[in-house]
Amino acid sequence: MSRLVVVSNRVADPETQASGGLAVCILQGLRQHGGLWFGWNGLIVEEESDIRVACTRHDNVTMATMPLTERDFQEFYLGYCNKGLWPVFHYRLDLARFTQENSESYRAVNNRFAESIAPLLRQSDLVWVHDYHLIPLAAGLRARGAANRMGFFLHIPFPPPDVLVAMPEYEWLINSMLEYDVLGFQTKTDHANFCRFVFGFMGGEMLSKDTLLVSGKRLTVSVFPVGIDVDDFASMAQTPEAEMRIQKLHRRGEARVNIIGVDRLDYSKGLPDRLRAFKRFLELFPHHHKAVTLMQIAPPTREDIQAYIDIRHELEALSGQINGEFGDYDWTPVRYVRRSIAQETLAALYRGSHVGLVTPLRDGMNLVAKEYVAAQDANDPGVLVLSRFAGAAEDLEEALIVNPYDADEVAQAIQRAIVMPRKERITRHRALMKRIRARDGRKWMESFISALVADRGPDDLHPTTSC
Ligand SMILES: O=P(O)(O)OC[C@H]1O[C@H](O[C@H]2O[C@H](CO)[C@@H](O)[C@H](O)[C@H]2O)[C@H](O)[C@@H](O)[C@@H]1O
Ligand SMILES: O=c1ccn([C@@H]2O[C@H](COP(=O)(O)OP(=O)(O)O)[C@@H](O)[C@H]2O)c(=O)[nH]1
Repeated sequence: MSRLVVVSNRVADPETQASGGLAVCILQGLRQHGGLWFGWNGLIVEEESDIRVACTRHDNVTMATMPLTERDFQEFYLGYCNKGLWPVFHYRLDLARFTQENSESYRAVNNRFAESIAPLLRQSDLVWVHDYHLIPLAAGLRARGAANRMGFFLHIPFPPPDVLVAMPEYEWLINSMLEYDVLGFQTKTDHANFCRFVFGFMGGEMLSKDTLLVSGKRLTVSVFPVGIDVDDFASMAQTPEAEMRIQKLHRRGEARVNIIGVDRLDYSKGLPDRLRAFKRFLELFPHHHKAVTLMQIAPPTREDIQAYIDIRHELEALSGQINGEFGDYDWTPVRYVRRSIAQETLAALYRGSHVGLVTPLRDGMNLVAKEYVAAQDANDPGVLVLSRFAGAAEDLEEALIVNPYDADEVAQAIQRAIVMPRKERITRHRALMKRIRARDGRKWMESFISALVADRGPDDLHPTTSC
């Protein structure tokens, strides 16, 4: 009988709200399966000697969390992970910065995670590690004698080999990935980029569709697209409270058409490009003035990093500029909300919006795109406008797929979405619902666990409640 042990840097608080797709999708999956979730509790302490692991139980999920030190936060989380790996993996070499200190911190924090998790592991535990913060964790656990089956899922894109090799230590990093038994990617593109690297730079070969042989190791490498709990989201959008929020949104009398965007304030989400496209829409289709509003929810994230400070300033200048140029005493074209909104409210806002505008420049998956579809009224659904560079676009073909760098194309897609006949909206929505149901959160978790269990079968999993 195996227990599931999930490890990620960011964990959700099971009692409160989490923004960020990783925490949202793991929490939902772990609630179904039960298990142990190990990660950072979001707190910062002065010294390493102040770090303790704390365990709490929430029904069938045990949370084991610990703080980071101020130095870890600066050098590991902000430094190596978010000034180094994040931009490289999002194809933004221009923003990537690597230093010796950050690299040492990345190794040190991964070692500390391994040191803290190793004593909690039972022999038969399945270990599932998430995301770029913890790539070398399996190596650290193996060095401490853990022989468990271990899997790694990358929530962000995997870049093409030519981009990857611009990064110092890429060989060490990829070799660390080979310590896992299963490697999971969001899309076929990410999977292909990884395979191109191991074939071209390491002489790896595929033994079968999902079995890779490289450096004498055999591992499963496959695509596991992250999904949502569709029914859960759909019902959140239809509660009496949601209905009240929708009425409120429409009753303001400012606009008849609502466009919604929901994104962490991250340069990968393409927010300035989105506003430029909206401005272009207002220029090209002046008869929509006073009738259309873009509501952009943008909770701040990684605020100490210069690239995030810059993108915020750019976004704020643009929204001010558009409102100044086009707005009037009775109309604010851009409603910009720089705070995190609870998912129950988001569900209502999605349902009350005629267009879901999801235009990242590069995104691992983008759960917001799927949530927007799930929240719609099947008899009068809104239209999803989706960047071709979001992982979600690989599947969601019935969205209006756009190039987020092309303001004219996005502007035309907004117009098409607004005037789309109801019949076409219903056909597209029905097809999209089918797709998000076929690849939902449960399927994501079960298919990854099945690959991890390999010959043991997923039924061997049993919920656990001890740390
Ligand atoms: O933990 P933070 O630094 O606050 O950032 C939040 C999370 O952002 C990223 O989320 C990704 O995962 C989603 C679910 O698979 C996916 O849809 C999205 O495209 C990704 O950007 C990051 O990968 C997580 O580690 C962060 O926790
Ligand atoms: O104010 C907000 C903004 C976002 N989210 C949630 O955060 C997740 C964002 O995931 P996505 O995959 O779209 O992007 P990420 O932030 O992980 O890159 C989604 O589940 C949103 O519902 C939220 O709860 N409140």
